[in-house]
Amino acid sequence: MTTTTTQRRPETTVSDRTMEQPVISLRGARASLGSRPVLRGIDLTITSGEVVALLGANGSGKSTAVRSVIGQVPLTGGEVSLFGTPLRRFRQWHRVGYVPQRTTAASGVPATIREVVSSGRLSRARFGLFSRADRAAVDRAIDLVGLADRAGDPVDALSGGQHQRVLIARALAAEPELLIMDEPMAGVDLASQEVLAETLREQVAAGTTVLLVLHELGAVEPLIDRAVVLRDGCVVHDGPPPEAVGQHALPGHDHVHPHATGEPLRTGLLT
Ligand SMILES: Nc1ncnc2c1ncn2[C@@H]1O[C@H](COP(=O)(O)OP(=O)(O)OP(=O)(O)O)[C@@H](O)[C@H]1O
Repeated sequence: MTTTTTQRRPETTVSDRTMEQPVISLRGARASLGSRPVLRGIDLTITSGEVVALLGANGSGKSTAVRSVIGQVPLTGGEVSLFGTPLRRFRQWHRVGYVPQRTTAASGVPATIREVVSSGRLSRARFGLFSRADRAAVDRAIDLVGLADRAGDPVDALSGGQHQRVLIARALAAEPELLIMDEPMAGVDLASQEVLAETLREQVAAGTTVLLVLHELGAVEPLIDRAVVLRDGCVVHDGPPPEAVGQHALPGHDHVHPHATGEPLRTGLLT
């Protein structure tokens, strides 16, 4: 795997995309968790090839928004469409890769890295049988996240950052056109962060549409076309990413890393 300096993609592609069909469309999306309204009328359109960061303070509804996009949280109002198809009729899940927030690749069932990543390819495999191309795609995904030499290792022997790499490889195994990742860098060691950033660069270069829930832009900042900031379940900013800011850089920010211990680590995120 090579590490390259990231360049922003040519501006021309942004205007080209405006003519394209939305990959994700949320219209007046409302959702509640328990009795609590969490999404309070979200409008969001993401077109092909865009790389969008979804930012906001803890509890602003970021995870709920992406989970509503993939149908894990039902809407109580409004609409969501994927690739132009209303979610209730959408069946082409091989086009979507999803990396959930802070989970583990170990499921309690003994499994190797290759087995977990292969599960992400099932949506492409005909009748559940893997062709040579399917196996090659699985190997490519494992290689992309720098775990080729560990492919036969059990996932429960991995560090947190390596787990995250496996989950990303699982999402990439189906060669999705849309990649949705919920805080992929959270709790990940620096070496894995760099691998993940490089993996993302390669996906973006290949034209994959990306929606990333992030605490802060960090290493992936150069890849981001657009930032959408949520507050209390509403979109309060949709446009250029905020300027790179450091820890404690902005007054009034209120995002706290959930994995922080003791004194909360506050990040320089727009609030
Ligand atoms: N199962 C649940 N039942 C009730 N409320 C919930 C549930 N899950 C989350 N919530 C609440 O819904 C709100 C939005 O949560 P969500 O996880 O979408 O926010 P977030 O912006 O992703 O936050 P974070 O940055 O902390 O992950 C929060 O106030 C959270 O406490």
